[in-house]
Amino acid sequence: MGVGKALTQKGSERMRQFPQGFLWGCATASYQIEGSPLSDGAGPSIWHRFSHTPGNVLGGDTGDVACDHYRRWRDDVVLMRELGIRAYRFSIAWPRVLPEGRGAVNENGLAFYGRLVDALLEADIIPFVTLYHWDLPGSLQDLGGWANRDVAGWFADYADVLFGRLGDRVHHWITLNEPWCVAHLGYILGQHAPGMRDLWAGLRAVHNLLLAHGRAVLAFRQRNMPEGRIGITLNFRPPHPGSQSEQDRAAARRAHAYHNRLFLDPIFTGRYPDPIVQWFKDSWPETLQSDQDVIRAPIDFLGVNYYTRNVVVHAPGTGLLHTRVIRQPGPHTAMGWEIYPEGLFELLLWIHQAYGSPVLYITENGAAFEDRPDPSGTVRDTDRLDYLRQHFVQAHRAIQEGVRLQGYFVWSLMDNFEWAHGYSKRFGIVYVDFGSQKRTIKQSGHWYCGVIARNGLEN
Ligand SMILES: OC[C@@H]1[C@@H](O)[C@H](O)[C@@H](O)c2nc(CNc3ccccc3)cn21
Repeated sequence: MGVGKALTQKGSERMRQFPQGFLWGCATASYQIEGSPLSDGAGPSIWHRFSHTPGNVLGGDTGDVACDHYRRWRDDVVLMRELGIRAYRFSIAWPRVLPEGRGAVNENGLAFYGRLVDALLEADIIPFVTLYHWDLPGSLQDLGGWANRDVAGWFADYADVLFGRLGDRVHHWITLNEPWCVAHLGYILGQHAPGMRDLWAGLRAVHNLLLAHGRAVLAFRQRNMPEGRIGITLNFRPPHPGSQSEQDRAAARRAHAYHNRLFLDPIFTGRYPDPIVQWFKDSWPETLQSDQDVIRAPIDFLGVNYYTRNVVVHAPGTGLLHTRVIRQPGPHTAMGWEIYPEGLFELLLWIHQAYGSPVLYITENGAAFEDRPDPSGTVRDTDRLDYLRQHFVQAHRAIQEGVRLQGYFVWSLMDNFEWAHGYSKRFGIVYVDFGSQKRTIKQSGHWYCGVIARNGLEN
C-alpha cells in the first residue's frame, strides 16, 4: 500500500487508515479472568497452587473469583460486541479440559469453551485461541512440568483434543503465550508459578517449551484444516545500551539474545543464539539433532507482545546476564515500565527484516495505570488512551514500511488478575469493580470503539 492511500486528509484532520480487514481486538487469559478454577471437574493448575501459597501474590490475591468470567461469559461477549472488536484472543485452561493434564477429557470444561466460541461467532467476533497461557495442570508439574521432556507429547495431545473438538469453528491458534516468561519467571527467578529457582531446570524448560510448540504445530498440520492458521506468541523487550561503551553494547547484545532471540531463532532458523549457548555453556541442556526439525515446523504467523524497551548497562556479577536495567526519565506506567512507543516500530521492523517478513499480529500491547471512577462512575483513563494511540501510530508506521501486520489485540479487555501483582494493577479498557463484578467501559474503551469503526486514527 502506498503511503498516499494510508494517510487520507479528512477536513483538517489527518487520518491514519489501517488496511481493510485489519483485525482490531482485545486479549485475556483463562486464569486471569475466569475464576471457578475447580468447577465442573476442572483440576488444579500450578497458578491455583502458587496463588494459594502464602507470600507469592500481593495481598494474598488468588484467581478463585477473578472477573467471574466462567459464569458471566455471555454478558462479557455482549460487552465485546458493544466495543465493536473484530477478534478476541483468549486462552483455554488445560486443567479444565484435561484435569490430570493427560488422559480423560472433562466434557464440562470443553463445553464451556464450545459455548464461548459459538457466542463469539454469533457476535461476528473471530476467536483467537491461546492453548497455553501459564496454567499448567498441577499433576504434570508433579512429573517435572516443563523441565520434563515428556511434556512435549503431553502438550501435543492436549492441543490435538482441541483441534479435533473446536477446529471446525476456531481457525486461529496460538500454541504458547510467552514461553520466555514460563521458563525465566517460573523456573529461574521463581516469581511466577511453579516458583522454582533452578537454572538447570529453566534452560530445559526453554527447550521443552519449543519442542512442545513444534509437536503441536505438527499435530495441527496432521489434522489438515485448510482454513486453520497456527502461530506462537513471544514477548519482546528491545534493549538499548546505556552508553556507547563496548561493555554496554555487549550487555545490550546479551540481553537482546536472551530476551528477544531465545525462542525466535530456533523457530525461524533452527539454531539457538550463539551468545546464549556460550553464556550458559555449563548448564545448557542436551538436545537431539532431530529436535530442531520439530521446533522449526513452519508457522503461519508470529504473535508479538510489546509493552516497553529496556536500557541496559554492563553490571559484572549482577543477575543472570551481568546486566542492569537503567530507569529512564520520562513517563512510565503503573508497572514501572517506560512508555516508549517507538520501540514497537523498531521491533516490528527488525522482525520483518531479520526473519523473512512473517505475518504478524500484535497479540498484546497495553498499560496499567491507577484508574478510579469519578463520582458519576466514569473512568477517564486518558493516560491509557494516549499510550494506545501512540502505539497505534507506530504500528501504522510499520505497515507503511511493508510489515505484514494483520491485527492488534489490546491487553486487556478488562481489569483482571495480574499474576504476582494480584488485582493491584489494572490493564483493562473496561473497569471491573471486583466487589460487585460490575463492568464499566473506560474512556479508552469508548475511544477504541471509534478507532475500530473508522479502522484508523484521527490526529
Ligand atoms: O503484565 C501484563 C500482561 C499479563 O497480564 C499477560 O498475562 C502476559 O502475557 C504479559 N506479558 C507481558 C510482557 N512480558 C513480561 C516480561 C517480563 C515480566 C513481566 C511481563 C505483559 N503481560
